[in-house]
Amino acid sequence: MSAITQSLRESKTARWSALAIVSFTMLTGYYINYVISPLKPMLEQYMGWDSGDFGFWNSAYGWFNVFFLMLIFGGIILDKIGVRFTGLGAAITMIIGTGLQYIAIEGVFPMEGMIFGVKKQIAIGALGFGIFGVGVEIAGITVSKIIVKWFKGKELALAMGLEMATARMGTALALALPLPMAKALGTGGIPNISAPVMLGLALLVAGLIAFIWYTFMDKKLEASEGISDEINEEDAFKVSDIFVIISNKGFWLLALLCVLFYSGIFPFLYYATDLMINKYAVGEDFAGAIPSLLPFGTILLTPLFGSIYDRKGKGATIMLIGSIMLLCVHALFTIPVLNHYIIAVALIILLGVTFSLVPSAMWPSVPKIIPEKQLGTAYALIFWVQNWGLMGMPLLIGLVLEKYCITSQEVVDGVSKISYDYTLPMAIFAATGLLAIGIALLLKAEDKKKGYGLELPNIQK
Ligand SMILES: NCCCC[C@H](N)C(=O)NCC(=O)O
Repeated sequence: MSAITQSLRESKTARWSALAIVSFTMLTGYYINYVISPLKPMLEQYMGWDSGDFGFWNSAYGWFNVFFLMLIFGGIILDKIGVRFTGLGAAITMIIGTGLQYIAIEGVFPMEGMIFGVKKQIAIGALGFGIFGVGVEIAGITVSKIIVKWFKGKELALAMGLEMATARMGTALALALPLPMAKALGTGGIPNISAPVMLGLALLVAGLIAFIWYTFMDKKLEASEGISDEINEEDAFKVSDIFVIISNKGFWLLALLCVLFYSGIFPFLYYATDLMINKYAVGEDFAGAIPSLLPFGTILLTPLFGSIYDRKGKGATIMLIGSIMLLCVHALFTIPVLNHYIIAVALIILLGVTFSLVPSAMWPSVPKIIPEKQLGTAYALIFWVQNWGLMGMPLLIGLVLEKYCITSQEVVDGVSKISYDYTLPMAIFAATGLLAIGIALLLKAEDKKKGYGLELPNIQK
């Protein structure tokens, strides 16, 4: 009898399989997120881009999330309709957005001319990246909610850490692969810049198929818990819940820490390959491999720190240590004389540790502050705040590079080569670390005052 009433969550095989499937969908999204980053020098040389164009394209990631509140609508839909519908919608949105990016980079239509004062290719591609940004962010909150659904009271932080680790394999692949791939598939010395994007499109379709598979598991889970529809009336999310969430100080401290911390990492990754070439004189072919060490480091460490949080607690302290390390690493990247590539490798590895510490504690801490029925919206609101940084920072760095950091510009055989001094951009990234420390300290104090339990283990004995 008990076997019939037991939730599918209790089956280790079922819950870890569910995790593996949705994590793969996230991997495919994280690949597309960074696919053009290592291509920056090529886009400048062969497509006439400048750093402003590159910054504009990357900042488009947050346009619709931030200004049209797409993420917040996504969170409400998630809490009202459920993970299956929202996840499928998100996966399809990623494919549509990436299709547009491919059209822009491949030049499927003539790309000469301007749209609203922006080069046509940049405008179309940025529109695509903006649509993709809606999809991948909503996929992110959906997957977070799915993990809470399966792992609450169990290995929650470990599961979230493993999901992020898997997703970051996509980031690592995106940093390491596109440049050599574009070169290898090029003809007559001209690289095939759109090929890595095409690979991403294929991966996204595989990610959609994986999510369709997950929806069947989700139905089985609910059937095992006696839930016939995804959301029951009693637990249904109400729009007024948004006010409950935003009047919670702990929520705001987590959201601010999130935007500051992630503004120092994700936008940095867009420029990291270029930094390696310009500051550390690393050859183009090898330059993407160094930043790709960062996500690789997190693949082991995020689950490890997550598991420590599950068993021993200390979530607020872990976030504080990560913020301090963010400041130290970016400050060392800023110092001009520290320009040997070994230093760059060491700093990227340290940044990988930082990038494991904060996320491993941040995301499993949200359910300690916000009840489960409001979780989709709470994650969405945090991601919304974060998206201001993910949108603003690449734009700011691109403009700063363009305006203040060009050290030389030459045209050889019709191919233009621009060199940059990265001191000022790296100082800006360091500032995010400094501000993050302040917020992490406030969060620790608030946790003590309100007793959220951020310093307590997640596993309930
Ligand atoms: N490069 C993907 C950006 C996804 C951002 C997302 N809002 C997020 O923060 N996810 C958690 C993480 O640590 O990746």
